[in-house]
Amino acid sequence: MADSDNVSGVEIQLDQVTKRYPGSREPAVRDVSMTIPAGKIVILVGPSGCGKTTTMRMINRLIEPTSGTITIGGEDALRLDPDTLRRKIGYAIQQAGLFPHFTVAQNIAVVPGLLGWNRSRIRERVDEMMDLVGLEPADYRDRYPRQLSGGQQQRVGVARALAADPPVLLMDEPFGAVDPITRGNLQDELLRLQTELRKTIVFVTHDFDEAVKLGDKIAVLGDQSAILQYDTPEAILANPADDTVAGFVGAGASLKQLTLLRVRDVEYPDIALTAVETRDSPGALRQRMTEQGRTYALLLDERGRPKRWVHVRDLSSATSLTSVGRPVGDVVSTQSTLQDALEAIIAEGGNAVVTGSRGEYVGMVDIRTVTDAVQQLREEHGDAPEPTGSAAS
Ligand SMILES: Nc1ncnc2c1ncn2[C@@H]1O[C@H](COP(=O)(O)OP(=O)(O)OP(=O)(O)O)[C@@H](O)[C@H]1O
Repeated sequence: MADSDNVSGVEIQLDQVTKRYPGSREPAVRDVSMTIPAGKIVILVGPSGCGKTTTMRMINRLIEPTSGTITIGGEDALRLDPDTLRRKIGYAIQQAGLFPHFTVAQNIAVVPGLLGWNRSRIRERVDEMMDLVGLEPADYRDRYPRQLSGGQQQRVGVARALAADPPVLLMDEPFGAVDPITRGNLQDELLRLQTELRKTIVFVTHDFDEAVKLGDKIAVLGDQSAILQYDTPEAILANPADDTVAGFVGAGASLKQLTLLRVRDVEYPDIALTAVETRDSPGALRQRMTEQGRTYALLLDERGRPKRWVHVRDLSSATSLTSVGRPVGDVVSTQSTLQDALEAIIAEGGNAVVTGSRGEYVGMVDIRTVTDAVQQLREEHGDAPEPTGSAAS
């Protein structure tokens, strides 16, 4: 792949991995095999108690597998000294798991310290990590965890996990304990970080929406970590492998799909009849509209940005295009998700204006655009559940 050069993560392979806890009749994890590609975010998602945490902790050997093999970057993890292994794998958990009697800087410095880095290198790295996760070093370096908000503690947890620049990051419900808005922000930041860092990230959650937002791939797990489906979010949403996965995906799968597609991915035809409000005359526009059988025209400013919709009947008495019509409401850009587009389409009563990078009019989307895109995704990802009214072939 052309961009594989920037990947700092390594591939992880689980091969027939089983964990049986002492005293338990049934294994907590049974015979799991999966490949986690280098530089990708893989989400383990599934109901409480299905074995997500056990599966993940076997990768850094906080839990020793009963049988099976795990290779990390081609190395047999079970043959490495566990401490050496864990220093190569960042680990972030719910409620950050910070040492309460260590300052923020000391918490972030733990693994670099164990690796024997010198003081100035550690100090530099701590500041760099704090910048990376959006905490001003001068303000937060010497604080204790209790002097931070939940979201800030989580950021420190992520900074600590990344401090020694490990190729692999394990994250166990790292954003589970914060409010939904902070959680959304932390998710956005993780995605931003990942575009730079390209680590291999294994992320446990029981929130399917979080999985869809963050995952390059999602493993939907059932009892004993049985892999019910392992695929891209798009493919799982479009075509859940069975009823259990479908139940887990939950209602509104089509709506969730809309967050995965952007306006630039679909057709947005340039179908509006347009006029420049300061250049064209009401009479000439009215004539064009009549000739083309149009009821509405879109008025643009001199830089091509959409301003107002005008009805043909408003033009007979108008002296200038600058004073007629109703303002264009919600517009969407080519970067907007189809979910945003759908909201705009509904708010605008049928279709929405699409603008380009400079805010200029480039086309229109309507409800048909949205349904076609969802339909196409379903077709790309195998047998679609047959929608009412469309013929199966
Ligand atoms: N130390 C242990 N000793 C015995 N059984 C355990 C131990 N740790 C976990 N288990 C059991 O193993 C199973 C899997 O637990 P695990 O924590 O991996 O699930 P999980 O999917 O991460 O759950 P949750 O979403 O609730 O955190 C559960 O039935 C649990 O009770």
